[in-house]
Amino acid sequence: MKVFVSTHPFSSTSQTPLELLKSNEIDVILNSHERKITTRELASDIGNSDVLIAGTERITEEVIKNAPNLKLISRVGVGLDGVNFELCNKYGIKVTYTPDAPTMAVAELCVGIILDLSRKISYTDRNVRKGVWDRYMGNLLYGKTVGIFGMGRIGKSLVHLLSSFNVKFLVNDITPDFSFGRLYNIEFVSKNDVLEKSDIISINIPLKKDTYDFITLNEIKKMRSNAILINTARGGIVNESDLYEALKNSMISGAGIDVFEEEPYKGKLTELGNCVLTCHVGASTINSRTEMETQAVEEVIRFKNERPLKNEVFANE
Ligand SMILES: NC(=O)c1ccc[n+]([C@@H]2O[C@H](COP(=O)([O-])OP(=O)(O)OC[C@H]3O[C@@H](n4cnc5c(N)ncnc54)[C@H](O)[C@@H]3O)[C@@H](O)[C@H]2O)c1
Ligand SMILES: O=C(O)[C@H](O)COP(=O)(O)O
Repeated sequence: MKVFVSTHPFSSTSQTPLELLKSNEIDVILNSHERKITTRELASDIGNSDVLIAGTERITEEVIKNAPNLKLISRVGVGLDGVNFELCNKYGIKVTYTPDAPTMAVAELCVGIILDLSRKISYTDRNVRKGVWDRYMGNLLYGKTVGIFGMGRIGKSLVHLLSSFNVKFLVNDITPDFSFGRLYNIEFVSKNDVLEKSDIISINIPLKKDTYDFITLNEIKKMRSNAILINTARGGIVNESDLYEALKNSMISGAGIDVFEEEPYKGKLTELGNCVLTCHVGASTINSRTEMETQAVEEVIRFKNERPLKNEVFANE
């Protein structure tokens, strides 16, 4: 069996995933670009591989048509927006992923960004390095209202982590988990209520056709002027040029963005002091990454041995 590993980095936190593949007599071809592969490169490199171990790169018709032997896509991670399920169904390609492995890493990054923006840690750090000693007054997180779009695995972990700050939770979810909500005194509200009544808003929904441009200037106008917006979900959910206009004109207090429509991001948000930008590192902790890669590889081995997959996805729900 031939496996193409397009996700990058791979086996950088632990050799286990690569060793597991090799010890199961699987031929491994690694992404040779030493960075996130482009869709064009993926289409030309995938060749006659039977399996693709994929990151977040878009797996388009061009890729699938160039991979006549492809039978399985094993996603290192949870987001499935890059996978064209219609084509996978058409060509009989199975899809699997590692839904639980990135959860805690992303939730912890959300907390980090919230604290950073509340106390302007990155901003102040940049000032000190420039010789500016501005003893800026930040905001307590304690007692604030936190709005969450999407209370799935990551949203719930975020609630759990933030609960010790005595915050009030407003949640908007299309499939609300009321029993979890009762445990943390969560109020389930409309999209507008989250926008209008929250001091901090975290986006933890998947990118789909109906969540593209979920937050535009229209939504930002409804937010409080002291509010901060965090997107660790996917680029495209928040309209980047609208966010730029809003931050430039201080319509909201700040934003923390880990994910961008085009990555690596080189856009105008980099010009602004009131946002914290990270380079899609939500899941990038040693433990999570090792777990994600190991689980993705274990699925490949199950597939090779004709055993049932643990996390097969049947449609982009
Ligand atoms: N930054 C990173 O590195 C990183 C890492 C992992 C995951 N992610 C992103 O985070 C997303 C969420 O991950 P998860 O494991 O929590 O997923 P999940 O499926 O467990 O939770 C998503 C939640 O969003 C809700 N939802 C879907 N559409 C909605 C809408 N239109 N309005 C309100 N709620 C909606 C769902 O009902 C669900 O409860 C992933 O899809 C992925 O794109 C990013
Ligand atoms: O969907 C995910 O799990 C994350 O966005 C991980 O992305 P990565 O595979 O590029 O680290």
